[in-house]
Amino acid sequence: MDAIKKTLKDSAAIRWLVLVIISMFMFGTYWFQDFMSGLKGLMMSELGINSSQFGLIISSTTWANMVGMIMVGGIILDKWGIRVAGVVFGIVASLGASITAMATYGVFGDDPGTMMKFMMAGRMLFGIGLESICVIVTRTTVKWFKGYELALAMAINVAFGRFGTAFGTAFSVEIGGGHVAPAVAFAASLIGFGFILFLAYLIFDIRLDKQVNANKKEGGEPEEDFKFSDLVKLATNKGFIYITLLCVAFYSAVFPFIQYAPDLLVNKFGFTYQLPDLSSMTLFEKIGAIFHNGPKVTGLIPLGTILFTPIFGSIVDKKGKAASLMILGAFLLIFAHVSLSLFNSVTLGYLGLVSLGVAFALVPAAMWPSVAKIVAENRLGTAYSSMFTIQNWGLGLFFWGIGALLDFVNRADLAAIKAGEKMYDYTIPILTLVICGVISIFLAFMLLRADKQNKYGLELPSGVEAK
Ligand SMILES: C[C@H](NC(=O)[C@@H](N)CCCCN)C(=O)O
Repeated sequence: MDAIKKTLKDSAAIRWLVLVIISMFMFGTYWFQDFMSGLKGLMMSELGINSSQFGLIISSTTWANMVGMIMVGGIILDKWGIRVAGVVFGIVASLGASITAMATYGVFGDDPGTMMKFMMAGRMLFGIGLESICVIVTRTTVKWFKGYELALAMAINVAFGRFGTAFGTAFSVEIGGGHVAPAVAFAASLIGFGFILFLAYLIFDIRLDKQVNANKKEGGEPEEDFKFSDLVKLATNKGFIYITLLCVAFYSAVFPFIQYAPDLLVNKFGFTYQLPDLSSMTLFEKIGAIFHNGPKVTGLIPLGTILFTPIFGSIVDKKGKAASLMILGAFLLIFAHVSLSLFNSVTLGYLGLVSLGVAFALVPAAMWPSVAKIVAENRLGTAYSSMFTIQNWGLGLFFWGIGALLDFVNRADLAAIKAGEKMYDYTIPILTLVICGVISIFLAFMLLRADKQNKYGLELPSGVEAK
């Protein structure tokens, strides 16, 4: 048998260059998914929408995914590979983002109803692209890093997405110059930029495939593909069911919260949407103004996870305890939402946000590698696609539900709120998220029990098999 020749992925420099190129796609798509949170106040005053309609706009990214578009993405990825799937979903995401941007400029009509309809249609299309791109980029990361620094590469890949969320949330008001449409157009152009970089990546992908195929002919290991029919096996796997439900409960209390957090901070704690003029302020005053700005403070949550997710990831790798850490993350989530809803202390509010940030780093760091211990490798693609699909059911409900509940519980004061005479009371909508935290703890304990029964090895370090 001939010796296996070195391929492009055996070069660390090329591997990491590829990671940066494909992660820019995550940066752009996460930005577009989350940037509207910093614009809620502006969207309400400029587009004349209420909280429930804002909720519908942000929730629309999940609608097509709720009925299985991520699974379709998974099938296309399996059947036609990274290149075809990446191009198809890159076009879908770019088209969706462009329609949303055009709608905000009034291209399809400038009455609020028409704008909203086209914004939702655009975001629905974008949402199909977003989730499938997340699966495609993750799969591409596995292709290049399997056998190398896979966990670190995955953490860095998600970190690019979190940067997108953080910067999009924190700076969209300034980027738009105090208007919605330019901020949406900028966010849409980031997706186009990420897509162009992904097209450039395809040169590396084609070369790697040629080299791998040549090695296969010379006796290298054949790759195992996962099949859609394996879905039935997943549906009967107790551990997979618990971790999927935990994923829905946990993320429903985090991603939707982040979309409303700037508005919560403005309405509950008197934070600002727009930074005052900082030029004549002392350094302390500047810091004070930034820490009193809703979008900037919210942006710190995903920013903090960029540092902490890889740290927690390496703790999980070295010490294990993934299920226990998910339980801890769920407790922190409850603390966060209780302190942000029931109390009126700004200090406790900051503590709540820090606690949420730690949970947001801890649970994903423990959850995503755990899936790989529960599910066989050739079913991982199907597993992640199914988890994202079910996750979207929860996200769709809560993205919209928080806004709708906000309007409902404040229904007597809506006119005064619109006139700027009163503020929204966020107590009940945020308390609802505590229920997600309680369900998360229950599911994390069930997962721990299933781990003991089925010996998945969730509490063991990476690479150690349960006996
Ligand atoms: C890795 C994980 N990704 C998801 O949950 C995806 N469904 C993408 C969601 C994008 C939301 N901004 C994560 O981001 O933790």
